[in-house]
Amino acid sequence: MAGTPTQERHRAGVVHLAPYVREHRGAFTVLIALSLLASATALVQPWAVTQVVDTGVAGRPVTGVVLVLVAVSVGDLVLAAVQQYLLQRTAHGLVLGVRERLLHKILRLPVREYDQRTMGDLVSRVGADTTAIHWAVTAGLVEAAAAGFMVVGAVVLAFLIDPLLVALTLGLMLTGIVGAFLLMRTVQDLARVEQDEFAQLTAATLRSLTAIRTIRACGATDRETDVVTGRARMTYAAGIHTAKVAAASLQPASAAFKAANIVVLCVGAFKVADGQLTLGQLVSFILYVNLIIGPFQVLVSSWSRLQQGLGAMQRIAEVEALPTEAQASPVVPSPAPRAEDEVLVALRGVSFEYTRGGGGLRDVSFDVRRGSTVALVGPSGAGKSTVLALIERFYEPGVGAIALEGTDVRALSHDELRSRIAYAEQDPAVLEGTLRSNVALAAPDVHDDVVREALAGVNLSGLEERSDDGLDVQVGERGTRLSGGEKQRLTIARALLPVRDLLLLDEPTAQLDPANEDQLRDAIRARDGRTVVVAAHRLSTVMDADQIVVMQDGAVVATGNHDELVASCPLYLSMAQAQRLA
Ligand SMILES: Nc1ncnc2c1ncn2[C@@H]1O[C@H](COP(=O)(O)OP(=O)(O)OP(=O)(O)O)[C@@H](O)[C@H]1O
Repeated sequence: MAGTPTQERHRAGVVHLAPYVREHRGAFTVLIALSLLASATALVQPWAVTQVVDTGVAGRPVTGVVLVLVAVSVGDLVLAAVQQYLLQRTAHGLVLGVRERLLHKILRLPVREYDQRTMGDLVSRVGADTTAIHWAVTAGLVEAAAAGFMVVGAVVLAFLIDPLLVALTLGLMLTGIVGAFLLMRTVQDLARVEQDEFAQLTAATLRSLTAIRTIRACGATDRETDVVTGRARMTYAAGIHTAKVAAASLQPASAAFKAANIVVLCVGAFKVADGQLTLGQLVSFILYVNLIIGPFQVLVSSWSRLQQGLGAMQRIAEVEALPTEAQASPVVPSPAPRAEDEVLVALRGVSFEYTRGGGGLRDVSFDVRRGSTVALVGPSGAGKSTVLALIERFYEPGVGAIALEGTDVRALSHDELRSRIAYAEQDPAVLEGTLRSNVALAAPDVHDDVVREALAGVNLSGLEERSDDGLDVQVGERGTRLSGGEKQRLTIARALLPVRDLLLLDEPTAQLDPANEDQLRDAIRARDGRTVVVAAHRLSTVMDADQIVVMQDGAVVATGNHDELVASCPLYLSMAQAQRLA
């Protein structure tokens, strides 16, 4: 039978959490056993107190019983410490498993998926949601089990002392418990809203921080602060709302427990006066009632922790359920490659749409001959970067095909394809870390001399010499310690370092000064068997390319060399004239 959306979500959460719990079933079994033992030692204590009181009242020596009581209490403390450590270790281990799987997936999603999500949303799943799972496992599962044992044990032992008094107490408590659980359902829904608000707050903070200089320069700091603090206030409001309902939901149980305590005291006192109970029995009965109340409060908060954890697990499971890039676009069998050896890359009738009715490509066809330099030119938004993205298989064409050496690229795995291509994207991507790790990203084991050679090739040797750290110099988050042109040259050095058949360069010289542009023109030309496809606005960079593909609105409008295009393609001629090259 289908439940409410919340029930469905929690059921999904249980289904996804179960395998992780099973992975640690040994530790959980030990923890449950320790909980049983801890409950037993706690439950023995009221019994021992009865003995002390009744023996003392009767005027007999109490030393033996007191010693037992002390031993049991010390054992209880040691057990609690061992249990806490094991519990935390197991919970951290379980969360590590969840994080590893999640991160493995998050870094392997199809590129399209990142276009549709905010980074903050993904980050909050790794951070806040996995933390909620930690709480669900510690407070929600194990502490709840321990509390459950304690409640059951205390009820049974109190029953042995006075069944009627227990029935009375439990009757009162159950009324409060039912009330509390009914209100807790609302708390669960509100907790999910709170988690979503928190994710939005993370996303808003990341959004502002990643563009902090622009925000300052635009005088938008106050407005951005308002947006982010607005999100913080919404998270606060959601938290307060949850807190109100949660606080109210605990009160029926609390009132019922207080009433139960008073009833036990009054009725118990009468029974002692009447001789139906000894004073020791009344004392231990009261202790048992408190061993029901304390753990029961733990059970109520465990329940809400568990629900929050299940909600978080479900958010994590949503990402885990997404296919990886390899699953979303698997390798498909392809006929034997054509024997056109001289063509390295061939695009045949390629059409592609980012989103329905959005930008993309329309029926694009051209060949890239082995060892040649092919330039993609055209106005902004013409589709140049999209062509490179499709060759890299960041996206799949809707219609048509792209072939590498006559083999449809879909017949190669992403790894296989990319191991043959070097790619420098349009926005120079510099990763936080050292100069060496950035340049050698595609070939981490190369000798430092190779890294130095690559840096020299793009006129960046100065960076290494600038500090005592040499190649270990830190470049800052997203390369903030480098200039725009340095970042760009660094990404070119990274693309030139590994030996690859095909080099894809997106606007490689957009941020370079003329001297550097001149120097790099030679470095990024096809040579030594390397083939280059380069997207560029600046025609000076690509004028001497073997073939120039002119694009507009996602389609190829002309192909040829510079002189042919100046003579035959009005769009190219106007671009060349605008740049004083014709
Ligand atoms: N990730 C994306 N999601 C949706 N639309 C996109 C995406 N990337 C690009 N587009 C759209 O696709 C079209 C082609 O973009 P592309 O980046 O290929 O152009 P370009 O020729 O490289 O432009 P530029 O010279 O400005 O870099 C544009 O209309 C752009 O708005």
